[in-house]
Amino acid sequence: MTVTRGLEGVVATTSSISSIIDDTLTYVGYNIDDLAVNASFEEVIYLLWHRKLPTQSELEKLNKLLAENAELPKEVLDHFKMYPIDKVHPMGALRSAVSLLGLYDEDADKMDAESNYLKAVRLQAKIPTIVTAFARVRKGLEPIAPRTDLSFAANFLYMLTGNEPEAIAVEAFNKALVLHADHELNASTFTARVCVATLSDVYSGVTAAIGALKGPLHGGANEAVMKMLSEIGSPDNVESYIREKLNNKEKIMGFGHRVYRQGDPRAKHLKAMSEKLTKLTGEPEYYEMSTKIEAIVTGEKNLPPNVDFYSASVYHSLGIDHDLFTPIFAVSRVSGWLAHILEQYENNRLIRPRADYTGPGMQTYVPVDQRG
Ligand SMILES: CC(=O)SCCNC(=O)CCNC(=O)[C@H](O)C(C)(C)COP(=O)(O)OP(=O)(O)OC[C@H]1O[C@@H](n2cnc3c(N)ncnc32)[C@H](O)[C@@H]1OP(=O)(O)O
Ligand SMILES: O=C([O-])CC(=O)C(=O)O
Repeated sequence: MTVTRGLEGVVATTSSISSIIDDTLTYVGYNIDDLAVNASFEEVIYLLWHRKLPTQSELEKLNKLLAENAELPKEVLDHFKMYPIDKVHPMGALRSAVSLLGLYDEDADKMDAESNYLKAVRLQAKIPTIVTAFARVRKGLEPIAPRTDLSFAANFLYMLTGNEPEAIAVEAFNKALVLHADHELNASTFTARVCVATLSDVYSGVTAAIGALKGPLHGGANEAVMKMLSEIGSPDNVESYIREKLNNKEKIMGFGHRVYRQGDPRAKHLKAMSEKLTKLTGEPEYYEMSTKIEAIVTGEKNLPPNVDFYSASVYHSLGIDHDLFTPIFAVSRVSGWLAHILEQYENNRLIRPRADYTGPGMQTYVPVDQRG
């Protein structure tokens, strides 16, 4: 057996949702650079789920469905008050809440295409409400009900703070959502597909995917980048901090990628936003630290920043709690997970690779009282 560690380079499925070819990322054939500048996140959701951009009326219909489905069952909100809320990571809370949500959806185990589409709408609509409600409840604040007259990006920021966000914050947040929406067969999307390929339900697939996104080698890296920036504290400390980490063969969070070789095309958009927002908030040092880190890591290791690197200082500038960065990734990426889950159901086959066994040879069972 030939083992491909980490399945590097293994092509495990066909997909018509997104592609990474020669370091260019497209959603259904649209270059991410084009979408980042021009598209609303709602249009991207439609694009990923329908493989075409919506007409005005199709978009309005989706917006209405999302708005109508954004409220949470009372049981899910009450649940937040039941666990040790100050000790729980919001990704753990999100994972549990999504699983719980499935218990209150009568269609959870229906497998026809229409029921699965409607479950996708419900999850896409409710996940921002879960993340923002949890963020407030843990501070002793009341959750804020979603509004039907705001865009997806604006509504998220509104539910988080209770204030209507400024246009620049909405623009930045929308762009971040667009940039994070899908990414071919990344670890969390693969997890979702493996899960539903057993013909398990949509809630199980998304719960599994949240678990995979949480890790610092994947979505959890954005929070880890912020932790690093906070530890460094000032541009003057970057050089010694990063060189020490590299000398100790530690990884620098937010750098490297399994697929991209020349660089992650999403990073430049986040970098530009980081520069603009950190200036506006009067904390340009976060951008300065970031660019200094980039210069050293790129120079020493030839590793360019990935999507998680500059998103950290962007979210920080938007005033978002650092441990909400990865849940925000999920708010966007759930659109891609759902597109892949629906695609998997359309042409399903169980995903079941092999392992090259490296344990002991054949052994004979010895009863417990005779074992030395
Ligand atoms: C949305 C996302 O998921 S984007 C990725 C987010 N994750 C991170 O930013 C975490 C930091 N980066 C990493 O850990 C890796 O680059 C990954 C997980 C993204 C990709 O991993 P892989 O393709 O498996 O590469 P692997 O971890 O084997 O690294 C290959 C070599 O580059 C080095 N390397 C890779 N990333 C980094 C890094 N961030 N800092 C320092 N060295 C690194 C490794 O130490 C290894 O060196 P070696 O061959 O001398 O042992
Ligand atoms: O594709 C990957 O391996 C990780 C990534 O960048 C993403 O999920 O956005």
